[in-house]
Amino acid sequence: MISVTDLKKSFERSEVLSSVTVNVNKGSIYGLLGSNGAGKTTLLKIIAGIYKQDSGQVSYEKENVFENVSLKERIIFIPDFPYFFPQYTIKQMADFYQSTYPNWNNTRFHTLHQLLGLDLKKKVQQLSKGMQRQVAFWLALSAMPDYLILDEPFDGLDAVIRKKVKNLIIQDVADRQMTVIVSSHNLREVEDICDHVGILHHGSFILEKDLDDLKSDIHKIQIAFKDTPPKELFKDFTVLHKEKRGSVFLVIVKGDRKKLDPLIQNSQPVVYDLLPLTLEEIFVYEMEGVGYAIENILV
Ligand SMILES: Nc1ncnc2c1ncn2[C@@H]1O[C@H](COP(=O)(O)OP(=O)(O)OP(=O)(O)O)[C@@H](O)[C@H]1O
Repeated sequence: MISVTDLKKSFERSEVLSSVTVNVNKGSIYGLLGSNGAGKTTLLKIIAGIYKQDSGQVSYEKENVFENVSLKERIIFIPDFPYFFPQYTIKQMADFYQSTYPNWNNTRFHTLHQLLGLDLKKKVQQLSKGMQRQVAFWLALSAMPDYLILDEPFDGLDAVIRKKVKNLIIQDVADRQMTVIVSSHNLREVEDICDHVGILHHGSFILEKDLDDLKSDIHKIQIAFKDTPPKELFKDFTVLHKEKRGSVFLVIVKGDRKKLDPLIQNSQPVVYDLLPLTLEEIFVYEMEGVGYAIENILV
């Protein structure tokens, strides 16, 4: 487990992270969401042991990460702009990774070579942005890390490669309990692979939940009545959003579906639909519910 406790970080006296606490379970894929400038990259760099926090703790199974070389051999961080040594070919970069990461797996490296089809003799910095990102994943996944930390990882990858990379990550999580933290502005991407999500805003979490819990706890209802709608039908539920479209009401409520269904049936609606919500909708309504202007938070 990666445990972050009461983490604080300021740059030039401006506080970027204020009391961040979060746990990421072993073998889990955690989606870190948030506004521009919320502090996601800073948090990821502290978790990866690149920046040092001003106060608070980051521990991997109770080991501190900062300046911990043996632990860092099991962690790979892919930044939003992956870095490669100038003039190095893919092969030279691979040799460097092999000498740095003791779990390096040559068979995996060659299998991924077949899959991606990039020329080992090419200088990495002369490749396109998307190809450089492919190389970053190729090297990272061949290093067989126990912890993979990704900052906006899928930007610039085409749909086919993106799917391949996601499958490889999911496979490593399933096969050898790799732990992944991924920051992204793309909720659909996060919804595909993450089992837990958190939204960071102005340096602290405003929401942190298991994705399944989040989905089973929130309902989108379309409902219409022959006569006047019953008063206070949803009084035992948290109503996050309510609007009227002609004679049909659209209501987003939080609460237990088993209690919700009979309640609505008893009110004898002429129209009643319970619709699934996407992660994007859930966040929009959750944020609306706590008074945040979601359009400014999720980009
Ligand atoms: N090295 C640094 N020196 C000074 N300020 C910094 C540094 N790194 C980040 N910041 C500031 O910290 C704040 C958070 O930046 P950070 O990159 O962590 O946000 P982010 O959530 O990743 O944003 P985005 O979604 O735009 O990438 C910003 O105000 C940024 O200007």
